[in-house]
Amino acid sequence: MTTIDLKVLDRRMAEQLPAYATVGSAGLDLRACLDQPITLAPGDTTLVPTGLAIHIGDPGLAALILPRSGLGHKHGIVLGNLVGLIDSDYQGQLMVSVWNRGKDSFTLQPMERMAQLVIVPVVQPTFRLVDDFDTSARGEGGFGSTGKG
Ligand SMILES: O=c1ccn([C@H]2C[C@H](O)[C@@H](COP(=O)(O)OP(=O)(O)OP(=O)(O)O)O2)c(=O)[nH]1
Ligand SMILES: [Mg+2]
Repeated sequence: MTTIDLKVLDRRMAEQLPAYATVGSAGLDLRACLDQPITLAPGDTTLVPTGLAIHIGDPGLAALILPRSGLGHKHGIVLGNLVGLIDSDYQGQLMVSVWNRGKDSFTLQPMERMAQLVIVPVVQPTFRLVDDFDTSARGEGGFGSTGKG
């Protein structure tokens, strides 16, 4: 079992600690730690605190902040940085850049679940400098080199 240190920075979050919704959930929902609702006009981005900090501590792990599919698909509420990457040595508050990429205004309510956090394994390789790579099936082909459809 993996254990990660969690600090509650705003005591309102103590009653709503992140938890896996189901046994198979990969993500933990992050709530908007706000005093009042924020209305985002189409195209607006705002940085929203979560009231929480984690210290992952292990360089073999990181956390990703990802959009929630319902908010993203139905309301256009995604992330201003597309994906948030939380380094294992970061100890500050988890912040969510909320972007309204939709066509309508959206009001984010205090304590609303706005994004999700996924803990993932990370590899920090050493890089070996070479002049030529071993041959591979793909070589330098990319960007549609295998055809469309
Ligand atoms: O959505 C995010 C993305 C990042 N962070 C925090 C944790 C992360 O470890 C730190 C730095 O993030 P990143 O390296 O992506 O940002 P940067 O612009 O490169 O800043 P820095 O120079 O501090 O690394 O900011 C968040 O709280 N939310
Ligand atoms: Mg950085």
